[in-house]
Amino acid sequence: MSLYCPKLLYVFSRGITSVAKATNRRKLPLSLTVRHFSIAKVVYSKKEDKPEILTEESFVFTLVKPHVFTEVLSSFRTDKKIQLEAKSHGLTKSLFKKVFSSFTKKLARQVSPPPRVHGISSKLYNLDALLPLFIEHGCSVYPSLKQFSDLRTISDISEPTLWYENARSIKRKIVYHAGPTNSGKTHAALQRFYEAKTGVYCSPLRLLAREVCQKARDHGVHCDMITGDDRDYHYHENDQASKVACTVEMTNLFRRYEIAIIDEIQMLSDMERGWAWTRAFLGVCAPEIHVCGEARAVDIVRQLADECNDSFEVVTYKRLGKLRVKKHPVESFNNLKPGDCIICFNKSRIYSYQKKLNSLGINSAIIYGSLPPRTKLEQAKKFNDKDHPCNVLITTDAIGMGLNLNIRRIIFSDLYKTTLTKGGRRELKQLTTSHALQIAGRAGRFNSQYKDGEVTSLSSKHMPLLHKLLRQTAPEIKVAGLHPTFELLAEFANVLNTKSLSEVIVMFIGMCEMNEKLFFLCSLKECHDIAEYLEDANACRGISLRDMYTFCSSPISSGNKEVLSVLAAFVNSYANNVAVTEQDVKSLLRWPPPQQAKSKTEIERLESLHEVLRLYMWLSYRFKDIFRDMFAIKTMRRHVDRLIQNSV
Ligand SMILES: Nc1ncnc2c1ncn2[C@@H]1O[C@H](COP(=O)(O)OP(=O)(O)OP(=O)(O)O)[C@@H](O)[C@H]1O
Ligand SMILES: [Mg+2]
Repeated sequence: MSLYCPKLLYVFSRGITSVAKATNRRKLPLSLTVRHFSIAKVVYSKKEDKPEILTEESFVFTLVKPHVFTEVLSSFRTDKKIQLEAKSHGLTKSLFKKVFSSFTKKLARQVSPPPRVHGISSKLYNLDALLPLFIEHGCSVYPSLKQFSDLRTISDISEPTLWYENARSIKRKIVYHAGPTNSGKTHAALQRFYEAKTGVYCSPLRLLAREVCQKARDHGVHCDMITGDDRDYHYHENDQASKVACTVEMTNLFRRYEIAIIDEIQMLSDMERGWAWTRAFLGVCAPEIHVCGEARAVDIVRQLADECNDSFEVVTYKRLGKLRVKKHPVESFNNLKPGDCIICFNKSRIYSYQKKLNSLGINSAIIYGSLPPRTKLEQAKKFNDKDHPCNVLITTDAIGMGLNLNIRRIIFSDLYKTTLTKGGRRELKQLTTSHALQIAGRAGRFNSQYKDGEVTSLSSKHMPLLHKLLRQTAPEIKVAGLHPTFELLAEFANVLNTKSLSEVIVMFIGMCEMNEKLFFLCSLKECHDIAEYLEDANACRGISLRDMYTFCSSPISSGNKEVLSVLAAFVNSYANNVAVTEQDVKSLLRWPPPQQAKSKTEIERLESLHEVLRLYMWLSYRFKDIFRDMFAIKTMRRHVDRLIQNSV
């Protein structure tokens, strides 16, 4: 016996009782209990092994006993045709995933508990017929899908070369300096920087920007240094020098230079920061551009140069001095020697190692990412100083790019590091060959105390993997990271008719189309999470999307709730047009801090203070009227910096 009831078409949204009503039966047939009803039209057969299928209507969802809810949906999810069709309605891969998840939850609520999967082929079911319901559900969750075609046009970022008119208006020559670490690539490119009348050096690290600025000044070149939260002008802010060393994110695309250097160009494949290298490369306005980096990025950069109509040449380099991978591990701290550098990826471990070395009478310097730049410099300086008793360095990979330190031997204490996945999650991952080579390359720098370098591990258990990593060739880089420009996001928000930056970001990620042979979208997770936090805290009411975007791009970690709450207070003041003064900051931070930090927790507290003061400085360069006590805050920052230096 079969039963066909058109009224059940949307029964899933109305609940089970309506099934009974619609079938005009008070009691449902014996073999089907209420929970067996799923969505839509119901067809069932008394014979369990022979389901009757009704296909004359466009939407058919077949239920047999026990029915196949999960299986059908799983086929729906993986069906290529369905995915393509959904995409043409704006449900791109990531949106499809999100909508699918809420769609199944909604269905599951109707069929609770979820039925068991029964081995009935999903081919029996008309998946196409489920699609309209799915899309309708998608539109109810993301109403903006209704404006899909407009949004699709805006979120098409397949030709980012066209974003930079200034750069496209000139003929550019690209020189790629390709080679392993310590082969003199940056040195060679810098010679042109010193000679040229005007120039920009784009650095992967603040410390390296400072190192290059200092080197230029030592050559008698007038050079400014610009990072997100720090400026060091040769003359004055309003009278900028002809040369500038900046962090790559700060590259000025509106100024014309005779020469530009973009260092560590292979970083354009970085999940989080890659966009900054791509932007600088596509957008810098200079007829002569030198890029320095690993050989594995030559092809992608050549392709980008072709896209920009730039000429392209490669100069290859060989390592200056030897780098020996040792057979034996160090095993014990008693075997440490001057010039040793221990690599760990964990702050706590850095401190515990330092304590152990202290107890052995070994004076060590430490460097890790969240230490203030001046402290890092100070630590590097004492380690580099031949006459200073400190001759061992304990560090994270914060020293891993381009820096020149007096290291004789790199000792890996670990080969695993927490990294960001493509999905925006943090995972403990094995170092890549390229990463391990970059770090190892810090040993035996040309022109340093140790011409040849050595690499080994602390414990024997890491030796086989270390050898394997350093023997391998790092894979070719195929794609470069991109971020949408703010203008694109603003247009997108306009069509969406929303002021919520987090919503704009989610929708943009979901919809954006790009040339996937050349590009990928960098993670916008930090920006999204900060936006969501500020929106939830209701801190950003009344401020423009552009300002919101600036606040959410500030250099803080969305994981640090303490700093986030300070940012929310800052944004709130900005929204109310109330200046944030030195006094305000002092009371927020319960100033002054204790004179010396005695434990790692106390040092971390000082680091948090430093991060807030750094945030203020960063904002003061962007919203001068509200964050107006730049000089007083700079003094406070220096004070905290000194306290940290005295404590580590
Ligand atoms: N021709 C040279 N004359 C004098 N010093 C040099 C020369 N080439 C390189 N050096 C010095 O050797 C050190 C390493 O060079 P450089 O930093 O240019 O290497 P790199 O290839 O850029 O390394 P990395 O990949 O680690 O950035 C630097 O201190 C640099 O000043
Ligand atoms: Mg270099």
